[in-house]
Amino acid sequence: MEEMDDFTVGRGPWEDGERDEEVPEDITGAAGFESAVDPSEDEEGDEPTLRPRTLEEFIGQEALKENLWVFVEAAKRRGEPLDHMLLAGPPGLGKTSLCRILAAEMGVDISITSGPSLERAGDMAAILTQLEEGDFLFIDEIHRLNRQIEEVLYPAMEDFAMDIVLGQGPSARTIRMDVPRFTLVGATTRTGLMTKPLLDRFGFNARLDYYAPEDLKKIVVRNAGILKVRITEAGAQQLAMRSRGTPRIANRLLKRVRDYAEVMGDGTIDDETAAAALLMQGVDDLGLDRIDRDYLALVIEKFGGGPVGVGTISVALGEARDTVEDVYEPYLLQSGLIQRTSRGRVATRRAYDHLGIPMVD
Ligand SMILES: Nc1ncnc2c1ncn2[C@@H]1O[C@H](COP(=O)(O)OP(=O)(O)OP(=O)(O)O)[C@@H](O)[C@H]1O
Repeated sequence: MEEMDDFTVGRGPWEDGERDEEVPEDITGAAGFESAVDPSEDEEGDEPTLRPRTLEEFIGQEALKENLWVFVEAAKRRGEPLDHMLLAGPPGLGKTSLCRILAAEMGVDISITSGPSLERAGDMAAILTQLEEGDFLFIDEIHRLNRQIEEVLYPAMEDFAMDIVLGQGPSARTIRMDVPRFTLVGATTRTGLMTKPLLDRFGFNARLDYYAPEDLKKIVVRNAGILKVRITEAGAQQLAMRSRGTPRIANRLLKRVRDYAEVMGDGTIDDETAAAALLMQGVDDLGLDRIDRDYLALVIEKFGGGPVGVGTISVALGEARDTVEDVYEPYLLQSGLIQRTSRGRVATRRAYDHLGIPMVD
């Protein structure tokens, strides 16, 4: 048999475990919340998860959920795998959770990998050949796939086939191999960095937006129930307002505020404990943290309010440019604190007001 030099077989850079799991401490007796915490799957020890398991538990994003429900129902009725799907939006809004929910709805397994961890065509081939009919392949940060991997994906997505080059040099030849009919679920924070041929191969494009405070409040209340923390309406409202429209941040703040309430109070999260704990965490009333404020102060104080290039800002902040663009800027933009112009970033009047710096016109 000829050697498949170009191939690494095995699990290599992919994983099918849980990433970045949210782990509550104690759910015993959390009446009414048991359905959310099926401990059979992604438990760590005895600790279950805050991750929603069904579309009903997935709060907010109503229009998208409705579309997804139709999309899934139609595929189920036809007895076909789900079409390839792209989930776009800032980090922590629920892309991974949605993917898991849809895989569960379809009754299929899911393999998780990420764009930067796939280096060679063989990495992709190894993953594709291990999928079962209908399985989901979740590729996080799909905009960071290299060209070689993309080339393998095109026929796999379109024709459920893979072109394999056997041997090298003049004796090399290509054979076409079938791959199971699978569903590719791509997640990206930057659709703009994806190539058109890849984008065109997705049958369903979903955009997740920052959550409205009412939805975040529901998420906080639900998760406080799972964590068995007492929380008042006003306490939940404070957390919701300061979580930058992001459920993952809401979860993290909830846990920190819980710590504070347990140590400094009677364990109940109310308006006051939430405000005091968040202040201690450096989270202000707009949900900005220290780095957000450093960003704004930098643009205003060092660069006269801008325009200034994102590369310069990243260096000055000591943060990776990708992180600045993917994590910090989307919320600053959405909050109307900065504007993106062709010449760079500009701080708005709201940013000056927020930092209490007079704006000289
Ligand atoms: N709609 C939602 N309802 C309830 N909880 C949610 C929702 N979306 C996200 N969460 C919570 O936020 C956490 C983070 O979500 P998830 O990991 O799915 O985000 P993500 O968009 O995939 O982020 P990343 O792209 O950074 O991996 C989940 O574990 C869950 O607890």
